[in-house]
Amino acid sequence: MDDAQILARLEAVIAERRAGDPSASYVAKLNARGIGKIAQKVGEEATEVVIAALSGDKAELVGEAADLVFHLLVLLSAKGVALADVTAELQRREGVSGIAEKASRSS
Ligand SMILES: N=c1c2ncn([C@@H]3O[C@H](COP(=O)(O)OP(=O)(O)OP(=O)(O)O)[C@@H](O)[C@H]3O)c2ncn1[C@@H]1O[C@H](COP(=O)(O)O)[C@@H](O)[C@H]1O
Repeated sequence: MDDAQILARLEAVIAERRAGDPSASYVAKLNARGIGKIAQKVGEEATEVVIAALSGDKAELVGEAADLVFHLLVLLSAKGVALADVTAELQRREGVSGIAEKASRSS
């Protein structure tokens, strides 16, 4: 399974669990606590990534990055934003920076 498939599968599991039983599912528990709590978790996990990048080893950074990506997917799902919307925006920027690169090479 490649990276895109793993993220797509996680996105689907998060969507399926969102309205589930908060006592049986962490995703359902977070959603039951509301968007403020989910956003707070994303902020905390982002801070932990920064700390791991500055003072941790690679394994710590990998773990914190996984926590951040997971919580970001929970946030996007709660706001009705698909991962495909994010990758489409990244692809659009790739096109924009490709044009900028060509322009700088020809000048
Ligand atoms: N990738 C993850 C994942 N990463 C981290 N976590 C959970 O995130 C929580 C983070 O711990 P914290 O101490 O920061 O948070 P907390 O203990 O809830 O405390 P609060 O800050 O919320 O008060 C832990 O309970 C981890 O288990 C995850 N929980 C679930 N997933 C994926 O989501 C899927 C669905 O999970 P459920 O909703 O639990 O079925 C799973 O199959 C996994 O693939």
